[in-house]
Amino acid sequence: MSRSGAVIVHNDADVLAEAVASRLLNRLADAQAHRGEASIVLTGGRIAAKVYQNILGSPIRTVVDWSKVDFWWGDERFLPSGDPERNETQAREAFLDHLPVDPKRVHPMAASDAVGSPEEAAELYAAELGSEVPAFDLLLLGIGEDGHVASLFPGNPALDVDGVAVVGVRNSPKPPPERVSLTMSAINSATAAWIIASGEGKAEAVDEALSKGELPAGRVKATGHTRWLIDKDAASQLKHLEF
Ligand SMILES: O=C1O[C@H](COP(=O)(O)O)[C@@H](O)[C@H](O)[C@H]1O
Repeated sequence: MSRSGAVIVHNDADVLAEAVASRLLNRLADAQAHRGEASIVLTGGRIAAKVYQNILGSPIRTVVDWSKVDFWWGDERFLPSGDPERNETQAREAFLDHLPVDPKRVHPMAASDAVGSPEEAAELYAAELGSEVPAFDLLLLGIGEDGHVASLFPGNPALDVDGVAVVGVRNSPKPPPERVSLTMSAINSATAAWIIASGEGKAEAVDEALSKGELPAGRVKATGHTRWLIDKDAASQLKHLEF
């Protein structure tokens, strides 16, 4: 079996979210110790929301200087600003709005009431990232039941777009159909990528991504390390892994 990175299995979703939150805090603190600042790419989804709540509730959240963290998003649902289905809204409500972040360092993807199309939002985001995609200290990804990461879905043309950092996505099989996403090469420019998964519904995709590497999630390969942080249910179909 070939693996795209280390797999760490936690008992359940609650333990997973708490563990990811504390790893994440330490990762950002370490980056700040080296460079004075840190950057993170956020994701959306149910387990990510739990992680964000755990960050806010963590007694060690003060190890990070929140005013010196750049927050980016790996993907966004192309919906109006403030829509509860936007990944930005989820992260703001769960933790960003409650921490002393620097608003200039929070970089949401443009909403559908601000620009005319996902492609336009993608272009604007690429410009904000700059001519070279930053080597993000940490990039978080959820995984869909179909193996998608960010908004790169199996079989969708956006998955194979190269040469740009951000892509407008149409015909997403998961609503809403219009989205904006980092491309796979931009994702893989991160220093560390952590794929987080919880629940039996993700088990098949986790196994397939780790064993064949063909699904979008299996193509994630950060420059430093790629880690799978999952719970027992999500790990339940891993055939060749002993815990
Ligand atoms: O649509 C999306 O789904 C995935 C996974 O979400 P989940 O609720 O099934 O965990 C998420 O990672 C992605 O950012 C989001 O836009």
